[in-house]
Amino acid sequence: MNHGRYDAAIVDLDGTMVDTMGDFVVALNLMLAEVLPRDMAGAALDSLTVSRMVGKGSEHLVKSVLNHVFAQSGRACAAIDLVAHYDRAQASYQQHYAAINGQHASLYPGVLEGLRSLQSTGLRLVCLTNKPLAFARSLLKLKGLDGFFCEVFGGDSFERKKPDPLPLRKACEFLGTLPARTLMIGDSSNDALAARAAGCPVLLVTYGYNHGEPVRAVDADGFVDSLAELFDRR
Ligand SMILES: O=C(O)COP(=O)(O)O
Ligand SMILES: [Mg+2]
Repeated sequence: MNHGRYDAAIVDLDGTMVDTMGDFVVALNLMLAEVLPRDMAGAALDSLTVSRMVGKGSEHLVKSVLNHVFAQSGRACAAIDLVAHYDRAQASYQQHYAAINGQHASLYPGVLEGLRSLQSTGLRLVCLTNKPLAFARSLLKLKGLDGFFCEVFGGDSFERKKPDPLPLRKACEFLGTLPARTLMIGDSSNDALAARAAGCPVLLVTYGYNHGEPVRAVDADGFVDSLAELFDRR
């Protein structure tokens, strides 16, 4: 990677810096145990199923989960059930996630080296995630990453989330950088679509959650197996 081409980098959180799949699975299963009707007790999700649903923020995640479990149960009135359960499910999920945030999550190998190398070349760093801002801030702090970022933006920071380009445009505005000189680093088509539409170059990691699809099929400017490779690719 030629750092001279960039003035700043915008870095995604879930699936790029932190493997949060354990947190998602634990919080979602606690939510299901609390809100599902008694005749559906015991319905639980595994990480493969959840990995296909993560990436578009918590509203989308909870809706997808309810859809999935009601469809699996074979109930005829799944759509009505979804509406009836959504508000309570979302509130329960938020409460359980807040209580366990970071406990079942770990940094991917190479993240610290990668962030240090970006920082040492003078790039300013912003974290931009679809995760709710409060969860993102406490997770970054817990994992010792908060010091790398001059600002953090979450899924509730702007009117629209990635893959809409608005959050990236707002991040560039905050940084005072041109999109063409602001590198997006992410793990999914959400990040790449948002970056393309905003005019930012985009690199994707190959180990994250791309809605269960092969990440190398996504239109991006490059792929890395570890953020530590950013330094090797100067
Ligand atoms: O919480 C999500 O939906 C995904 O968050 P991300 O944007 O950090 O990948
Ligand atoms: Mg991600």
